[in-house]
Amino acid sequence: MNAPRSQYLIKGVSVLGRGKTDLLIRDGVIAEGSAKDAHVIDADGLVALPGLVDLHTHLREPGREDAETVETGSRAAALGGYTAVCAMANTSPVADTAGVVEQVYRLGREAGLVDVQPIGAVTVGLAGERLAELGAMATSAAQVRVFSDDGHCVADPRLMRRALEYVKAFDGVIAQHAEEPRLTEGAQMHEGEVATRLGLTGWPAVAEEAIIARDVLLAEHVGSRLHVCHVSTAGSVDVLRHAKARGVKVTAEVTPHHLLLTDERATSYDPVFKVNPPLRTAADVEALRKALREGVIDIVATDHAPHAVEDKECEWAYARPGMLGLETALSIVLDVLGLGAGNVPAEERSDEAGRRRHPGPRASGASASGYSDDWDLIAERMSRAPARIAGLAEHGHDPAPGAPATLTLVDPAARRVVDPSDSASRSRNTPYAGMTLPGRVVATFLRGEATVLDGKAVK
Ligand SMILES: NC(=O)N[C@@H](CC(=O)O)C(=O)O
Ligand SMILES: [Zn+2]
Ligand SMILES: [Zn+2]
Repeated sequence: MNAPRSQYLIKGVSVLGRGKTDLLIRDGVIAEGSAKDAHVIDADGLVALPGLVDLHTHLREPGREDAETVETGSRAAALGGYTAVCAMANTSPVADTAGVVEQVYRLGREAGLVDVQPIGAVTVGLAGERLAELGAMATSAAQVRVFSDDGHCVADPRLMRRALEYVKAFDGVIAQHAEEPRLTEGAQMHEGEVATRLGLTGWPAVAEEAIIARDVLLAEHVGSRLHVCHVSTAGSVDVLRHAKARGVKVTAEVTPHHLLLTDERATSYDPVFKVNPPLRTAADVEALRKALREGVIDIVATDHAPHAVEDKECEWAYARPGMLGLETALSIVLDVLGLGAGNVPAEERSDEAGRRRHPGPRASGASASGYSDDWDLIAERMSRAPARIAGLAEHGHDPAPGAPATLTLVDPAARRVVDPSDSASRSRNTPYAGMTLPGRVVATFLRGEATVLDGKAVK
């Protein structure tokens, strides 16, 4: 016999920002009515969203458990409102066999805070030379559907074509880290005015755009699904818009940091702002925001990239690229979609005084995206669409009677100052330290079990 599961009555919650309702959580699903012995959660002022799904997370286990583990990363995810994360394959050993993906999958189940869906490597050891055992990973207990050499680009066009063809058999998708390596040798930051001023080697936008252009043509040629990781330039958006208009099966993600920060941050020489692809220009940020609204970019993915202190608190040139994202993603997206954000560059509002009054996302009115309001847009870009791309059938369902009780409750009126030492991650490399961000995750539920209550992880 299973132990009786907890029941929760979420009172007066606004589902996707619409109206007020009570949600009863019982037996892992959302039910109607009420129950006498349920834990009551006063959700006045809170918004319910489907549990967030991150298609791009680095959990660092196995190999760099000093930077993050499946458990600590899962906790950071739950605190950020996530109920599922896809764990990138650039671990040590690389997740290029059924054995490693099953290990990560099992560690995720043991932690029990979010569903950890392993991503398999495309090539053996991420070396870009021969295909990994994609079929064995797909049929393993982890049932891998997303494959990526993230951290590295699958630069060889013939290998990329083979990989795209191979995963068609099980409706898999290749998630590409689009970076032409010959164009980014020694690169330290975005190639542009700021890099010239600082005397740092540039990472040109075309190194990303050229690979995306090639890959959408390959995907079209073989009729396969392509996903583009961390899109960072206006030119990439143009290529994607064109490809989608042609009917190419391509999806794309943008990170919270590429929606908010620019290459000006590098003038601090603080390696916390070093990331791949690099922070770009204000014009790129604008194009990415527009593309996210319009659906040319399908999802927000964190690219949560924890790094140990010794890999970040050093000279810029020696620091590893990457930044934390799980615990701040929703706040950044709220900030970016917030009213007024279009007038005042969000990154200039880095303190309470400079920050304009924040009314939160629009609750009604037409928008360029075709979604009825901004909460619906957030649900689509941060939960439903990533769940569809990753094939996570239990995720991405709007909170309503009959749906799985896999959801998150957000207080959009809350403000918080980001303190890196507060993070549940093992690492501290958040680029938002000291910034005041809107929104706070109050509770997260995974199949009816609370993983976060009162803003604190339950285990
Ligand atoms: N984004 C990064 O700058 N770093 C990622 C790798 C990657 O996403 O390319 C990492 O694994 O640290
Ligand atoms: Zn990458
Ligand atoms: Zn990554």
